[in-house]
Amino acid sequence: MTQTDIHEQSETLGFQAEVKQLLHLMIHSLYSNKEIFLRELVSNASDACDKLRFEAIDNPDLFQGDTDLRIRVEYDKDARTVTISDNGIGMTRDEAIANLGTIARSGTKEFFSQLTGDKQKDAQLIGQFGVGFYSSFIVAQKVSVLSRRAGVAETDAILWESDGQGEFSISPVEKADRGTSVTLYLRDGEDDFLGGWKLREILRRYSDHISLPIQMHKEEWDAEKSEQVKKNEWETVNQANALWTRAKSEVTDEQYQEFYKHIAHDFDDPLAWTHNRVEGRSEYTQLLFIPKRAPMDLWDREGKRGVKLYVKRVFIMDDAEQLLPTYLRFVRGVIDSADLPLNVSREILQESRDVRVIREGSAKRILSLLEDMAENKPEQYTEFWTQFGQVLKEGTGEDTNNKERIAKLLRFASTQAEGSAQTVSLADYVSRMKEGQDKIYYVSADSFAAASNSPHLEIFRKKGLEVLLLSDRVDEWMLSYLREFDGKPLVSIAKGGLDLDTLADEEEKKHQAEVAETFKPLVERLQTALGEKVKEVRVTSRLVDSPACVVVDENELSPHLLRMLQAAGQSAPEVKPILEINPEHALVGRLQAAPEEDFSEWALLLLDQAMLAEGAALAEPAAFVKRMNRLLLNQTA
Ligand SMILES: Nc1ncnc2c1ncn2[C@@H]1O[C@H](COP(=O)(O)OP(=O)(O)OP(=O)(O)O)[C@@H](O)[C@H]1O
Repeated sequence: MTQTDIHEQSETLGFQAEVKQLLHLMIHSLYSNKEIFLRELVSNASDACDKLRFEAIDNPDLFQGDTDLRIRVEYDKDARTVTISDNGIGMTRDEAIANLGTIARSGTKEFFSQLTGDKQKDAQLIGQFGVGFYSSFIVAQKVSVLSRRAGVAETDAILWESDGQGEFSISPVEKADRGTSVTLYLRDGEDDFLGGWKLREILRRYSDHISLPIQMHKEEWDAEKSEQVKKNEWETVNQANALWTRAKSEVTDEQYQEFYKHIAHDFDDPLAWTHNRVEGRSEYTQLLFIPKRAPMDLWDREGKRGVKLYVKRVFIMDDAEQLLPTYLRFVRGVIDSADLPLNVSREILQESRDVRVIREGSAKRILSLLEDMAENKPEQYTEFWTQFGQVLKEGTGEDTNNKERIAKLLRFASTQAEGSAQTVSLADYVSRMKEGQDKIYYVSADSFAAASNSPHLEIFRKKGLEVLLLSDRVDEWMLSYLREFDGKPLVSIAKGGLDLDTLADEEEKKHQAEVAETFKPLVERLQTALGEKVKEVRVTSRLVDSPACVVVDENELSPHLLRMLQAAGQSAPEVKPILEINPEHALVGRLQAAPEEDFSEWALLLLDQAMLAEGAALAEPAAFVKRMNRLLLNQTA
């Protein structure tokens, strides 16, 4: 058998296991939304035309004389089919096998692991993941795709066919013109889609924003036959101009929403959007959206970014990451520049001054949108914060020019708010500061529970001072950039000597000095007993209910950050804790009274306890348990 013979054979191949699962789910979960198949297929056709237009910038021969890109939708009542065709880029055999037989997308694993079996929840998830081509099988019992890649011979076209059950066939065929035709053989009961009126209505609803003409056969009423009759003439059924080039007043909310779904491959409406034409030194249009829900790969800083770049309405590239700072990677949308060259590459983008101007301008627009939302639609802002707050925090380090604006947008959990919800802004905090308070206090820990139960909080609770409770992974990193707000330093309550002096009255100060003096001998004994294990032992006034706690010096890394560094396999400097004891606590009294032979045991127990409360893992947990049991037995004996 020669090479050509092999190539010319029809072949049957199995879908990737994930595709089978997705198809099954889609048919069952999205049935109530079945007409979206048309939006998805038109969206793919439009993308295919964009790709051709882009490739043709370098290789105009690809057009082969046919530069009028368009999408056509036809139906055939007798054959019970609906066909969506485009004269875009088309697919080779290998491309069809890869694109229509597998799912190769970031977030696939997360998607499958999150499925629950609950129809409604899964439908949401599928929508978020992207339904695409496979949605055809919601209404079709068989789908055939006839495609010829731009630039290849008529005889090198392919026919892909499947009933969506697990396999597809692919055969070599001839096709006179370039592009792709997708034909849906409708399932029984789906005859609704076999009408010009119905299809036009769906196209206008979902696909009006598509910038290419979507054409259908003209139809006229035939009184004799008493039905609509198709004419041999095409007419355009959408507005067919790029939505972002229209004036804001001419675009309805629904149109913005459908446009968003098309470019973001999202199922849900966006949370908010901003649409502007910028003129002056740089000329560009931006239409940027904030999604409702975080995509599956939000945490992948290298993952896809959502902004599409156009130059004078010609599609240039997806995920143009230079157009937005990384901390705004959740934003989706379109930027259309009037200044960049059509043959712009990713490398050029990196150095272009125009791109820098666009990036700065876009970041400012998004921040304004968020500021407006925070001020006027607090509930919507909470929704935003829950999904994307952690990413926005990265901006404090990444975008120094806008650091203050970002700081105002931050929200935290706090001792003065309910539960773990992050609702308190730094401005709220400052407005509630006590007289004489000149710092913003926070505690950071591995989890909200650890932060809110930190022994360091005791004196703050007693004095009614608010403390922000930080437990997101990004917080420590953020804090290394965000050192103050509104002229007030952000101070960890677990670091350094507690300087609540400005808030203590004379009486309290005097009392503290006396206590320190009284406990000096005990402190010295403890220091000797603990030796190298601690940097220092001292008496504190920060504790109310706990006998002891550990702190680190002002300029040292916090224990929480150290643990994160160690977990990430990074070398971290050794930081010895400072043990602080609560002179008022009964256990400290017990310590003082302990027989000499037990003293160092008590001292170690106190230190280990304080480490545990702080969230640390003990170096010798078994020794701790043994020690505690022995002392407990001594007490009860
Ligand atoms: N009309 C078409 N012309 C050329 N290629 C197409 C066409 N339709 C689909 N494809 C190819 O098949 C791929 C898969 O399409 P599919 O709709 O499943 O996913 P998608 O468009 O990439 O993303 P989503 O699922 O979010 O819509 C596309 O990325 C594209 O490469």
